[in-house]
Amino acid sequence: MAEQVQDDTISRRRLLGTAGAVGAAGLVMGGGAGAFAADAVRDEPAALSGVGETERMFHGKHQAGIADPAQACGHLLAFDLAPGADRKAAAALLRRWSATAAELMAGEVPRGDDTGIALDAGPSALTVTFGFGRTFFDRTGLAARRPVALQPLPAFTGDALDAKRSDGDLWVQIGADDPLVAFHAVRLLRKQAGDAVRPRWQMTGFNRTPGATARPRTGRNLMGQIDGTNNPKPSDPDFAARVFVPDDSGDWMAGGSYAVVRRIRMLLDSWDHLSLERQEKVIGRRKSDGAPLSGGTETTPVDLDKIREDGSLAIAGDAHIRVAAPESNRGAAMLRRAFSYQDGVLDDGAPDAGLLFVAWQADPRKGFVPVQRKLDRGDGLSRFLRHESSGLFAVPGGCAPGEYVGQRLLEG
Ligand SMILES: C=CC1=C(C)c2cc3[nH]c(cc4nc(cc5[nH]c(cc1n2)c(C)c5CCC(=O)O)C(CCC(=O)O)=C4C)c(C)c3C=C
Ligand SMILES: [Fe+2]
Repeated sequence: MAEQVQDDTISRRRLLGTAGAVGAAGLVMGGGAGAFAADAVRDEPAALSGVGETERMFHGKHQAGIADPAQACGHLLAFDLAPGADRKAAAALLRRWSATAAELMAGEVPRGDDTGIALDAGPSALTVTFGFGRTFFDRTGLAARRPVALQPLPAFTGDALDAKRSDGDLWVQIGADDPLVAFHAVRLLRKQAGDAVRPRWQMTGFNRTPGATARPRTGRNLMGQIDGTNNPKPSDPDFAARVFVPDDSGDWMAGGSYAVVRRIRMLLDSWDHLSLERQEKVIGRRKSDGAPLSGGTETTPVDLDKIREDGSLAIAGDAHIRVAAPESNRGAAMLRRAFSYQDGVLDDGAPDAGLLFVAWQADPRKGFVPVQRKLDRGDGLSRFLRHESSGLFAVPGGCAPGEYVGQRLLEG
């Protein structure tokens, strides 16, 4: 029985595994959740897939939810500190949130949680990632420790930003391969926030479910394109330098990263009117398999200099992959880890759908900003996009057991 109880928490999967668990579950969880457990314990059929089993580590050098694959469900939440909530209140909140995130990511039921929302699911690759917006530093008296890289993003000509759905003092990214596991994390973190913060905005997105394709492959966005092919890979020698703040930076952001968040609506009706050939020209890759128009397969390096027999560039001058490529931006690069979204239809009947674009980099002034400047001027895809909200967040490094995310800033 003792193995069911760990630090006042219960593994959801172990709870299901043996009838003997019921007693312990009832003891620790109290009446409501105990009843759930009793109902749930029965002969366990063979699992249909291993999706629920995947566990991401909360503790470590970097926060989870950056270098690991984007999950099937994502929630992006921003909060503002409540009037009167100071640095001490923020530290207490980050401590509570970190402890709960660690338990949830391990597939455990935090003490006192009788919601039952994710009771019979495994960790399902849940990640919870915390970040600080510019305004956090003013509200907590920490303006002197605000990183220079956190300066406001410049305005771009294609922006149509909604201030109410942009920025925020605190940002939380939650991802999981199961929607109930993801919602459970949203629910508990919101409850634990108490009156220390006020919700500012929340966006919900999705990606393809793991196992939906016959073999693992790069996902597609709502324009139907294979998206993510030329992302930096954790195995690349320069991956860490591009994505994470270096250890020798010596400040509280060492091991951290900067997240640029853009809600980008796709003008899908206009896009769908383009012929397949035009759509492929706009991106520079084939729609069916993501192969570059310079030849080869999805993973063949792009040849931006390739000239076709008729003398034209194989990858057009305004093709998205040419304009966005590091070669066109003095090496500027970022890790794109996005979720698609769809929120019904707008007043004019157009789909309110697109990409919750999240770009990770060691310094946004050497990643998102120069690339978006270039795209803003000369990208064939931008005619079909509207950037509707924006945020830039300093995402600290990970923490060790017993510590909390942001401790080096809040107690340093
Ligand atoms: C500022 C950066 C970028 C924004 C904003 C952006 C929006 C955006 N992109 C797609 C679709 C695709 N993008 C692809 C590649 C690609 N995109 C960026 C940057 C931004 N995209 C980069 C750096 C790259 C890689 C370029 C390269 O080095 O080859 C692709 C091709 C496949 C891939 O490599 O991922 C697609 C498709 C959409 C739909 C979109 C906004 C909604
Ligand atoms: Fe792109």
